[in-house]
Amino acid sequence: MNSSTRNSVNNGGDGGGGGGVPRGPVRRIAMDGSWSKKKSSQISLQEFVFTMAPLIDMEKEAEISASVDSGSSSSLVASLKRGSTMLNLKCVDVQTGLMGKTLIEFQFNKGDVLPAHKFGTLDVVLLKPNKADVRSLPLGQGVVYHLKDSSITVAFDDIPENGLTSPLRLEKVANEVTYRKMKDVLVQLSKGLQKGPAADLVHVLFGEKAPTVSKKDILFIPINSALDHSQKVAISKALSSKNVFLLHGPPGTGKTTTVVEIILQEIKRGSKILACAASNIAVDNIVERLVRHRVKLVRLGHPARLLPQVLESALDAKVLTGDNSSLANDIRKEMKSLNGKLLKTKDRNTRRDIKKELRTLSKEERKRQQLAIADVIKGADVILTTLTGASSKKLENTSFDLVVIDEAAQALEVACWMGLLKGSRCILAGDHLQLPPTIQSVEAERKGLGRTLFERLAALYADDIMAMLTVQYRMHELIMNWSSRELYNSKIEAHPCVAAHKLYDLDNVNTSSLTESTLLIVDTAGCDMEEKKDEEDSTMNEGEADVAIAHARRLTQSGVQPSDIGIITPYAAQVVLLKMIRSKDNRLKEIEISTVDGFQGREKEAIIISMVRSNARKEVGFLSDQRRMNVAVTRARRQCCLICDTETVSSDSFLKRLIEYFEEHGEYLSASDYLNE
Ligand SMILES: Nc1ncnc2c1ncn2[C@@H]1O[C@H](COP(=O)(O)OP(=O)(O)OP(=O)(O)O)[C@@H](O)[C@H]1O
Repeated sequence: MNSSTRNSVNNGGDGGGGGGVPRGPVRRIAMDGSWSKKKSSQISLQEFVFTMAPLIDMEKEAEISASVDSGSSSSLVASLKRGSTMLNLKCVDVQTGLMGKTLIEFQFNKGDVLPAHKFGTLDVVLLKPNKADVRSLPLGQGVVYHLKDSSITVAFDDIPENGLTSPLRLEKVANEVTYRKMKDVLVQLSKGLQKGPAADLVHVLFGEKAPTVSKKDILFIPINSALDHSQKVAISKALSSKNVFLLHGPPGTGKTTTVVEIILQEIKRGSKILACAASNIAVDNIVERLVRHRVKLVRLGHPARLLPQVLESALDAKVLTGDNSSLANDIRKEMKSLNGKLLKTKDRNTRRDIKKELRTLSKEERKRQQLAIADVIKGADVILTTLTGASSKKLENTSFDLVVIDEAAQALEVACWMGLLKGSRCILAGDHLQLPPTIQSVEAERKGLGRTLFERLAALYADDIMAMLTVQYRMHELIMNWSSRELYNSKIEAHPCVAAHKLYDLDNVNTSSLTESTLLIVDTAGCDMEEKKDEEDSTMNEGEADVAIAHARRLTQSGVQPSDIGIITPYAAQVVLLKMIRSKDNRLKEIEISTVDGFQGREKEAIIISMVRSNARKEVGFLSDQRRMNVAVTRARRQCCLICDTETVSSDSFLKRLIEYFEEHGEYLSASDYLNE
């Protein structure tokens, strides 16, 4: 967990304007005041470039020093603390899988659960002997393929030949390519963009020109017949926008459903679309939903990083079926036979002729390959890729009528520009009242690197260019109401299909006071359940962890499926502790345990939140970030159980209101009710 994401959110009152975000929406309270709302949202292009360039360097440095690349043994210790290195691993399985890659599974030598870490699927990692010098060459480099509580599986291009039998360590590699690409985008922006598809858009996004919309209302025939009123209004506004539109999607309101409909409607109008998101998963999610509509699309990205269900849409797969590709294939066959001849021939003249022909063929093969790629890109209505992928050479000469960025409130603004420079119009979808991108460098964070374009434009233009989705399809209305009141000016309503749903409505779940409760607060005050620090300085609370597992066990005893339960907590050390306690009971192994940040975008029927902080000083740390608690509570569909020391957390006024809300609308229990279970 990264303490640098400790931001405050100030929810101003709504000055009216239906369907939009609260007026004066999110203000970062910067220590030096350098990012007041006005200044940061009205930043000029030049200011933006000059501010961001050093911040990107700072962030890159922070990431490099978080990995062990810097080469000193103290950096190894620091890296362990930050969870970027995992020591004491053993190889438990080797398999060939995914397009010839070798999948190696590792487990922890010293326990059933992996130690606290910040590895995620798709991270690039180095494999080294446990005690190897920090500068030593790795046994192999791979990509994290699969993560479980008890093991991590890495995809390697080649099997490391030796050393797999001794204790091993994995190190996360800093992703320098992304930083280089972000710097390149800043250079492009700093040159001024008189030409290029985004020449006009840039002025609008930096507040130099007002955004425009089509004069006539755009009517459309929905392809998805289930769209609700707020979704239809948002789609109509998006279609009317001539340069920029913000789709504000609070939790569970069908943001991706709406994005997909916008893309389908734009295809009908003949637009060529670039659809991006910061993460591969978010991009694949859109691909999956568009494929059902037989859209002409192509997914750019390394096949090892794509979900299996979207591999058929991958550029590599599509290129293989084109005419130019089969020509390239024929050429390769011819080259192979010429190479055979070359080996057998001694005559100098013949050899010279063959080599000349091989050179010509090789040039032709490359050209055909490039043409094959260009054919696929030209023939597609929608190209989907991550923001980093949007700056790929393959798209160098392609421009788009529309650039769509999903999860835009979780992407760095600089990263968004990699996609934005390719189109004349853009639609950004997201929710700036949930967690922003994680920034490693505290200083870069403080100076505004994490301020997203979505947030900046929401402050700059507010309701003029945005629409908020207002019907949610996830939560019981009691769970939703707290978040709606605190952050969305009470504008969200629960769809009747979820408004009153209870745990006991699920198959095989008993009806009892436990499964009837929607909101529950379990108070640890006075129960001797103080927080502690682990070796890496992350906070944890053993008493709370026991209570959380005991509550989860009671739910499963009432018939709730373990896979329908999630336990989330702001602190990484608490995640490890919870997993260790859970590993003692095999029946609970399907329960998901995660940090709040890691669970953004997900949901479970029952969510248990362990807030951890319990101290005489009444310190609450980054619990006070409204966005983190907003994400935590809104992951729950039918029951949300809050475990906390009410005396400590009530010292923060926002959290005090949360506690009061749970006490007023839910069940109150003391943690002592769970002791000795
Ligand atoms: N108009 C609708 N009618 C019925 N169900 C809907 C409608 N719109 C969305 N949903 C359902 O709501 C759920 C969430 O939708 P979707 O994944 O599009 O939301 P999201 O806003 O992207 O999610 P998140 O909150 O995770 O960002 C899905 O199960 C989807 O089928």
